[in-house]
Amino acid sequence: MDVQVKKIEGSWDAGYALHKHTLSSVYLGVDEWGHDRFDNTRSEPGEALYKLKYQSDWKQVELLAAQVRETLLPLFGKIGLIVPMPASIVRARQPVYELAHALGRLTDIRVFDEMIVKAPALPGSPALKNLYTREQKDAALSGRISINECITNEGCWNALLLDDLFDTGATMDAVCQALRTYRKIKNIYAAAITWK
Ligand SMILES: O=P(O)(O)OC[C@H]1O[C@H](OP(=O)(O)OP(=O)(O)O)[C@H](O)[C@@H]1O
Repeated sequence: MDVQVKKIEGSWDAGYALHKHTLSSVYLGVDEWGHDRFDNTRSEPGEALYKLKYQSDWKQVELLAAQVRETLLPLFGKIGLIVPMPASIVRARQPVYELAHALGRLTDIRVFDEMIVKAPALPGSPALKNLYTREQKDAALSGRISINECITNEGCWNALLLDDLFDTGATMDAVCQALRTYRKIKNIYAAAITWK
């Protein structure tokens, strides 16, 4: 898979994404249902993620997890546990959780998919996907992320936060800041498949 790694900025100790999601987007006009149409050219990780997230192509999970292991993991210190970012949209299978578990299997690192608790948005408030600025997203996430202190053995570990698409960084930053309060977490690293 062709990758073009970029550092992602935030309150973590180190963070990287594999590639830009969409390389070009040409407006084609309005279709017969009144929807805007675009001709999008995606990077290879972007296309794989698109197929996974919007076409339920679950074969992409293993490919993307293997790429994260090969390309991004060597950029971090030793990882003790993997923490997938919570989704906003309810789905029977969550792509980011599946990616985290595939990466966990490849690396023999434990995945904690119940460590981050994201409280539902207040009724009537806009969905995160309909917000665009960092300020709007920070406000929408404020007070909603909490930590389920579910590590049962003693010790202190480096955590890898894993997300699919990195946009403003609000989601991973809110999670990172909440995780900093957990005494069993040492360094925090951030990995995303693509950046917007
Ligand atoms: O960097 P940010 O600006 O925080 O945006 C990135 C987040 O937005 C998307 O999730 P979203 O909450 O929209 O829902 P989904 O994962 O269920 O699609 C995406 O999957 C990331 O988690």
